[in-house]
Amino acid sequence: MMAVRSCLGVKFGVSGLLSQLTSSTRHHGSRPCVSPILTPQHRNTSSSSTSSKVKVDLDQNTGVAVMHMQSPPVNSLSLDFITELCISLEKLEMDKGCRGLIITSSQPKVFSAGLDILEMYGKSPERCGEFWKSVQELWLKLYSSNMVTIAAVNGSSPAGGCLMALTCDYRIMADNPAYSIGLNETQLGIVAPFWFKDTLMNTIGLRNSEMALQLGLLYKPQDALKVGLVDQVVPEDQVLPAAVKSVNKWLAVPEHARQITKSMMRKSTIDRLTSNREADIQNFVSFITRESIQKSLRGYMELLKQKKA
Ligand SMILES: CCCCCCCCCC/C=C\CC(=O)SCCNC(=O)CCNC(=O)[C@H](O)C(C)(C)COP(=O)(O)OP(=O)(O)OC[C@H]1O[C@@H](n2cnc3c(N)ncnc32)[C@H](O)[C@@H]1OP(=O)(O)O
Repeated sequence: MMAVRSCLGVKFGVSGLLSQLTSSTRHHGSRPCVSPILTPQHRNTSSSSTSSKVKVDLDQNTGVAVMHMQSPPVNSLSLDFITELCISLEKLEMDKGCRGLIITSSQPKVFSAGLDILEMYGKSPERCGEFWKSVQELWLKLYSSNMVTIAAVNGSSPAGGCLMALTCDYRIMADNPAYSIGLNETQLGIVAPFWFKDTLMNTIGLRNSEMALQLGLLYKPQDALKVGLVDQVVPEDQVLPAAVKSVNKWLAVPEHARQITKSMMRKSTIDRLTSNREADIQNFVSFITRESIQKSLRGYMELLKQKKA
């Protein structure tokens, strides 16, 4: 409980000639490249799709989609929200005209509050299993995406929210010391599973991950930058423009080479989960339904409410 309490208070604190030559013949997997030369019929072509919790704006000229998470109040990842995110991601992945994705939040001050605690509290083992399967699915879709993925972190991003950002190729965070990011699970009395740990380690290395995970650190943007948890920190109103600039830089690299390299870098981490999915679900269910863990989660939710009062 003390740990839980402290958690709420804690605020730890290739491009060149080759790519230019290949840019007009690039393919995204089996997708044809979107020509950088604008013809009259290509100009200002964009499409927008909105489900209740996810709004996607795709600019067909650039092949870049911006996914706005809009699940009030804090984009906590419920089963419904995760399902909508997965459906949107699948559509974009299949869309030959989409090569880059920026993920951001429409909610003020929060990128995502992580997994919805209410999905883990007082639920049947079956429901917990279904929920966890959806969390795995979202991670797999994001971490193995062929698209260039940029997290435009325009607010706090604890636990599952941080994991979402970590699955992206590049993270840009708003320079606001009121915001924090990190895998703070231990502070809630829960344990980040191996694939959360692997994703973090792949980003910030073993030593930093040991400290971040055991202490359940939440980093302020400038500290997150120092440790490599985010790649860039920019003024709040520059997060989206900076993400657009970055995505274009990444998209200038020959597509096949970039995709194969990404896949090579991430394959073993992905394989580790795909070959252990069922066991991982069972581990989660038996862990989260323990009386002691339920008690910790209840205490944490109460503290979240008290913080407001
Ligand atoms: C042996 C090994 C086996 C493996 C076992 C696996 C174990 C499980 C692993 C689980 C992995 C990941 C866990 C998570 O992601 S848990 C979620 C962690 N998230 C947090 O700690 C964030 C908590 N929230 C906050 O710190 C703040 O809300 C905020 C995000 C900084 C925003 O602050 P705010 O002041 O703007 O808003 P606030 O008033 O606090 O909240 C508004 C309402 O939203 C509710 N709420 C906040 N976060 C959550 C959440 N994650 N889930 C559900 N609900 C949330 C909050 O209670 C307020 O509600 P209300 O308006 O009072 O009703």
